[in-house]
Amino acid sequence: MSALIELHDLRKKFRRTMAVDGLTLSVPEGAVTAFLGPNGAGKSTTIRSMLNLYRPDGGTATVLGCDSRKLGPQQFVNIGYVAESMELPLWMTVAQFLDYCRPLYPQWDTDFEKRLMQQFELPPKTKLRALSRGMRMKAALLSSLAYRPKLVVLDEPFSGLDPLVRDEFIRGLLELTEEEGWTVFVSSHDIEEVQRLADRIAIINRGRLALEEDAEALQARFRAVEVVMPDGAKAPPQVPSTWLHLEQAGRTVRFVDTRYTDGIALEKQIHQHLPEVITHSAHAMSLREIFVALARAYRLEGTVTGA
Ligand SMILES: Nc1ncnc2c1ncn2[C@@H]1O[C@H](COP(=O)(O)OP(=O)(O)OP(=O)(O)O)[C@@H](O)[C@H]1O
Repeated sequence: MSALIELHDLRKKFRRTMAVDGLTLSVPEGAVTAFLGPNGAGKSTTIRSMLNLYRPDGGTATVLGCDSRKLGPQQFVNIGYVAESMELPLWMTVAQFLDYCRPLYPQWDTDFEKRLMQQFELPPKTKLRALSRGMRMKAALLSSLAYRPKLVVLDEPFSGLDPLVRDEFIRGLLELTEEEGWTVFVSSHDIEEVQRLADRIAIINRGRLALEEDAEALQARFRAVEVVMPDGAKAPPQVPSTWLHLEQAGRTVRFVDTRYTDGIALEKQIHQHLPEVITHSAHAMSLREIFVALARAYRLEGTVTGA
C-alpha cells in the first residue's frame, strides 16, 4: 500500500505558537485515517499546511506524490476537501452550487452526483443559506465527492451536527468509502465521532504525533484486566510499564494491559508480578475506552476521548 499523504518533520508556527511541531505521519491509500487530537492540537493547521493553504515553516508535506508547496489544479482535481470553517456561496441554491462546481472538474460524474443527491436527501431548489448546518455540510461533501477524488480530506466535518444527523452522515460516508475504496483523512477532537469509520488512528497533541496505529491492532493489544487476590494481599509498587493505571480496591486489582498478545503470556506475567493471584480475567476494550486510558497516560487535555 502506498501513502497518499507523507508528512516529514512538518512545522508551522504562528508568532510564538508552534501549531505543528515536527509532525511525521504517513496516510496509506485505500484506508480511512482518523486524525484525532484535542482542541488546538494542530489538526487544522496540519491539514491547511499539507493542502498549500499555509506555507510550512519546516519539514515537508507530500500529497499525491507532490510537494505541498507545489500543489496546483492538477492535484486539486483529485482531492476532495471539506472543512467546518469552509465558506459556501449561501445565496445559491443546491442545484446552482453544483452547476458552479461541475465545470471545475473534468472527471465530474453526473450519475454519481444524482445518486449522492438522493442519498443525502438534498433539496435542489433550496438556497444553501436556508439549509441546516448538517445539510450544508452534506452539500459541501457532495461537491467534493462527485468528481471521485483519489483523496478525501475532512476537517472536523461533524462538529456542530446533532447526533442523529451526524450518525446518518457517517453511515452515508461509511457506505461510500467501502464501495469506492477511498482514501479518507478525517480530523476530529472526539473519538466517538469517527470510531466507526476509522481503519487507522493518528493522534496529535501539541503539534506532535502521540500515536499512529491500525485501529484493529490497537484494539488487539489493549485489554482491561482484573485480578482477584487473597484478603490482605497488596499489588507491588513496581509493575511492567506496559500496564497502565493499576488500581487496587479490596481484593481486586485492575489495570490496562497495553501490550496484550495472548492469554498465556498475560497469565505468566500476572503470576510473575502478582504471585498471589487467585483468578484473573481480561476483556477487550472499545476504541473509546482505549482513548480514555491513553488520554490519562498522555495527559491529553480537551475532548479527544469524547469524555
Ligand atoms: N491563523 C492563526 N493565527 C494564530 N494562531 C493560530 C492560527 N491558527 C491556529 N493557531 C493556533 O495554533 C494552534 C493549533 O490550532 P489548530 O486550529 O490547528 O488546532 P486544531 O487541532 O485544529 O483545533 P480544533 O479542534 O479546535 O479545530 C492553536 O494554539 C491555535 O490557537
